[in-house]
Amino acid sequence: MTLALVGCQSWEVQYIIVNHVEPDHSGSIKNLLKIYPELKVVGNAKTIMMLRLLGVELPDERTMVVKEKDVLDLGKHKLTFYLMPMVHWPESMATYDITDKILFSNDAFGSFGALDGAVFDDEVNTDFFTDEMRRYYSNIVGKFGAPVNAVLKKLSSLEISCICPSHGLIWRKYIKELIERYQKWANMEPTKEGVVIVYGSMYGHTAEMAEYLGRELGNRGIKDVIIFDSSKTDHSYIFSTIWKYKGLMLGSCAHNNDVYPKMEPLLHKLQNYGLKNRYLGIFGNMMWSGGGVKKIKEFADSLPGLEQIGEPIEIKGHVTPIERDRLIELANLMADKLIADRK
Ligand SMILES: Cc1cc2nc3c(=O)[nH]c(=O)nc-3n(C[C@H](O)[C@H](O)[C@H](O)COP(=O)(O)O)c2cc1C
Repeated sequence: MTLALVGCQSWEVQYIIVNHVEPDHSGSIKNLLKIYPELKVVGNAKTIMMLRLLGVELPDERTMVVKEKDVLDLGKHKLTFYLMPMVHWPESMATYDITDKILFSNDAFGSFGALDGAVFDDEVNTDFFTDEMRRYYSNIVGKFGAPVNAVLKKLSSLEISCICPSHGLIWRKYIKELIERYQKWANMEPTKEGVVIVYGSMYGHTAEMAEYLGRELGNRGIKDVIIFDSSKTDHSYIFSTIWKYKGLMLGSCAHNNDVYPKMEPLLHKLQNYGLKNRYLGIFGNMMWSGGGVKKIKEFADSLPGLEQIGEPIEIKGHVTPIERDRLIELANLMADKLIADRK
């Protein structure tokens, strides 16, 4: 629609390249096809099929189906295409401008977060966008590490002057760092020493346990300790923070022989994404038969890429001095592991 607003004449718009059909990328195509009668939709076979599933009326004569490395010669600019299945839909692809060496990377390297006037990475403090890119990656693309690795390998031989993702900043200065970071995320490797503690608590006893763990980690010199109440923080932020750090401690009170309801979707998502390369400590609280710690332990046992630290600690009610010492011991085991990794 922007094209029409800036006064592009109908004959001036001949192609729209659809790297991805998700409605936030393709929602205007129906209208653009009406406004620009010469317009052809460029995409791979799956793109065209999926656009039709989304209700776009697309006769064959208004499509141009491309395959991997086909070249669309526009005169000065020559564009080529790289398929990137499951990053993060089956039809996803990237477009590369051979002339100016610009990679239109689609959702890869995309981030959440409003630009607030920013356009290029060298014009802003990129910390916010790095965090938002990790939140985007971990929550949306994170399950598909193997396809991301395949795409990174495929694109590694390209000379790239600029990466233009579909969401977020345009990257032209920190391209190397960006690709290195993505590589780590794709392998589910943490990027920083630290421990994320997430708990679910009704009366505050499990929360109290989390505080003891956090305090002792701090005593041992672990500078990044982030404690989340699973009822209070949007899970996308918890997920993204787990992606960043090597240490994870999960705690829950017992709730009807099960884990606390707000912890359950988080465990389910971590399991579905196959979390790995993390140290994991488990703790929780109960009053009679338990259930929360048991469920977290089952979750942990289902993920071979998690290294469980010590034995799960499940206590009844408030933290006595003896229980406090057990928590301190668990925190120390976690700190020992992290400190040993510094070498
Ligand atoms: C709705 C509800 C269900 C509960 N279910 C169990 C249970 O199945 N097994 C158990 O041992 N305790 C159960 N409890 C007790 C709590 O798990 C126990 O009081 C625990 O200390 C709460 O920890 P918190 O202070 O972190 O919330 C339940 C409590 C509530 C309110």
